[in-house]
Amino acid sequence: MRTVNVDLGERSYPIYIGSGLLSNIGQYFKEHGISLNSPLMIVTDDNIAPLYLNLLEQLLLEAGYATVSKVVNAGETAKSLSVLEEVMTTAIKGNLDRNSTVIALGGGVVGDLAGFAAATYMRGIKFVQIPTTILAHDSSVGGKVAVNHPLAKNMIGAFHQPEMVLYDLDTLQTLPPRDVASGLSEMVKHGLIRDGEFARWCKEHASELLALDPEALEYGLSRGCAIKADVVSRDERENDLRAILNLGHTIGHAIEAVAGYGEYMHGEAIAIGMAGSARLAVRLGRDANIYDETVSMLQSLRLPVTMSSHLSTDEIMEAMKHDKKFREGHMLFIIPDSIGSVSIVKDVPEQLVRETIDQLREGGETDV
Ligand SMILES: NC(=O)c1ccc[n+]([C@@H]2O[C@H](COP(=O)([O-])OP(=O)(O)OC[C@H]3O[C@@H](n4cnc5c(N)ncnc54)[C@H](O)[C@@H]3O)[C@@H](O)[C@H]2O)c1
Ligand SMILES: O=C(O)C(=O)C[C@@H](O)[C@H](O)[C@H](O)COP(=O)(O)O
Ligand SMILES: [Zn+2]
Repeated sequence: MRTVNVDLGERSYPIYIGSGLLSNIGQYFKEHGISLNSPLMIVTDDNIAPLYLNLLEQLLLEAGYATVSKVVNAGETAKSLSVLEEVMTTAIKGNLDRNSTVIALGGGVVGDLAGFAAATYMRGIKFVQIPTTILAHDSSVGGKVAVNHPLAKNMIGAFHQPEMVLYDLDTLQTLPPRDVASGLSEMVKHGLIRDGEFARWCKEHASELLALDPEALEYGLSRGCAIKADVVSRDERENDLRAILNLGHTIGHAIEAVAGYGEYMHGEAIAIGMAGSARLAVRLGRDANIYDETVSMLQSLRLPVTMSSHLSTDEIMEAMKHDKKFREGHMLFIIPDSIGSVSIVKDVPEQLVRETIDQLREGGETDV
């Protein structure tokens, strides 16, 4: 078992990463002051519920906790205001009070939704993340919680840190291959922004990672969490540095929104966005090898680097204006300087962005 700490003063918390952690959940909850006297609410989705919900409810019951559960439909569409209202209804009917805790059992969708419910229920109660996807090594850390608006991703949200992250790697063994690859996109992103050696390690160990090899996963997820925890600890509310965690997201979020949430998994859209950022880097004068190496890393992890030809450049350009990094008329892009290091660049020429998006279309130009 490995522990990574997120250092945020009185809001600091540990990320426990390892095999067999769920069976000791009662002990972890008691150590972290989760009240035995107020009901807990578990939020999960209908793929995860048949696999792990009964087990979690049973373990918590044995530890003396009363729980209510809300099972939402699997997929990005659950990150909506209407589903949030349903979650709130379960909380109210379940008599959750201000000492209650919300438990997110699932991937990034459940984590963002349940976390936002915890941030807003009675103006904020505790929550615990129990990630069950590879992607959630990113989403369960750092306290960004949100639901989507049909026009833009994560538009309605808050910063609300969990009490702890309990990452039982055994749960990952049931992930479908597409979700495995999607999660590895954010893992290699952590290397691309802060640690080139780690990005290269992801490529070299792609076959073990894709095959869910426990040792490779434990190392890759711990290193990814450590990079994220370090960035978040330095800039919790994205005043500056934290924006680097958004590599590939300006284009990627716009692709997700324009495609209608669901055609692309988050990690897939971000992979296309990272290929776009690497193209932009080269067009802005960085070494041409950045694009070639980035694409080769993404492809080794079975991730897409081009988008479907039906997506319109105009609509993507419009959707990008809702990016949270767009302020006072200026768009910020996260641009690689080399593999393992990025800059936050203001005012990338719009025409360059437009041409880059055209090139990202399937059948678009292969040269940068
Ligand atoms: N808050 C953040 O910092 C942050 C960071 C990255 C991504 N995100 C968000 O996370 C979301 C994507 O997360 P995701 O990729 O985990 O998606 P997800 O939560 O939809 O999970 C992917 C799929 O895997 C299924 N699943 C989950 N765990 C499983 C398991 N153990 N076995 C079998 N099936 C399982 C789910 O039912 C779902 O169908 C996006 O909404 C994205 O915006 C947030
Ligand atoms: O934690 C962060 O900060 C990130 O940017 C991590 C991203 O991987 C994640 O997708 C996040 O939800 C994006 O946030 P947003 O502020 O761009 O909506
Ligand atoms: Zn992301």
